[in-house]
Amino acid sequence: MPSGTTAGPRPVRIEVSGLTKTFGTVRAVSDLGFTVEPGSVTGFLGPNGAGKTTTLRMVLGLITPDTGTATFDGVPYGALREPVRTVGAVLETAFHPARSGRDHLRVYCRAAGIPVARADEVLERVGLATAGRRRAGGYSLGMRQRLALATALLGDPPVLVLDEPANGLDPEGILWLRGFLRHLAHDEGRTVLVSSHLLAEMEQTADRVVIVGAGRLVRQGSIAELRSGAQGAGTVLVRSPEADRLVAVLATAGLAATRSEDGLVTVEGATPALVGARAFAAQVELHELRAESTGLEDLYFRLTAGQEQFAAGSPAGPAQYTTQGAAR
Ligand SMILES: Nc1ncnc2c1ncn2[C@@H]1O[C@H](COP(=O)(O)OP(=O)(O)OP(=O)(O)O)[C@@H](O)[C@H]1O
Repeated sequence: MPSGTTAGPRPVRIEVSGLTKTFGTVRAVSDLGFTVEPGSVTGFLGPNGAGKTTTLRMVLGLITPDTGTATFDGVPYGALREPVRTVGAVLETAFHPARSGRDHLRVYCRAAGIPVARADEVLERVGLATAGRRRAGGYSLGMRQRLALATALLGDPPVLVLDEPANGLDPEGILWLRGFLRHLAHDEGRTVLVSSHLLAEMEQTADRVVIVGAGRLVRQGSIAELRSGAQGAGTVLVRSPEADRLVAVLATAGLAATRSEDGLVTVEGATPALVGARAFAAQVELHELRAESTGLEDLYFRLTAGQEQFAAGSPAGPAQYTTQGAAR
């Protein structure tokens, strides 16, 4: 858009440090710190009530934190020279029902000093070129989400902050959103921070995730890093030209292993390190050794459930999924 450059928006990094916010007796966000890099989609993940919306509102200068900072290349939202051209946000989708999507966008353009022709460009980008002329009051939830996204894109901002944008989208819409967010980050170099309570969705969309539970940082890193951290004892898959001997060797070590038709050996209740060590000790040749990567969802629930317990003021007990609404 109008900045006069053709190389896409300048890269902007988000840095959150020591954010804390308490509402009455509820500590919604607690000493939270993380970074969001340009050119990638960062998933902000946590169960309901984990503090995601509160954090995003602080990042966007809509709530004042008790302590801590959130900055865009070192500048807090409130001090940005051109906020609309720096950060686009989708927090909640409220539209004037009698106004068309296109008119809604044009009103925004006028308020923000953006040429009104931009409204049609962003409608096109989010797949609302035709529907944009109809009353927003008749839009489905998915269409409202698209219109909200179009609003966020009006200023062609290098940063997008989106709170649960997949809510209300049908499977086709979710697929579209996934591709669109990845395109905005990977091909256009934007910084995309997107919240969700669904790990499965983020696994498919995000390059990195920041996981929060009860307002605290639980984990941050790439999906691959998270997955490797999830690999405690579980199912291990091994290939060996001596599959039968491997099964026997593992059996003597007390490990339940089975061999399939195609020579793949499945070992339960083990880690790759343990299986590798046993095979090495018995001089069994291995061609492949890996953990079956199904533990991520479990890990997510374990991590966030533990944090919920912490928030409720009780000592860490058995993993149990509770909502923070129960915290007093
Ligand atoms: N204005 C407020 N007044 C009082 N409590 C609040 C307020 N805003 C949020 N909270 C509380 O802070 C905690 C975090 O809420 P928040 O909405 O940030 O979580 P969330 O992760 O976005 O959850 P969800 O996915 O359900 O939107 C919750 O316990 C919530 O009840």
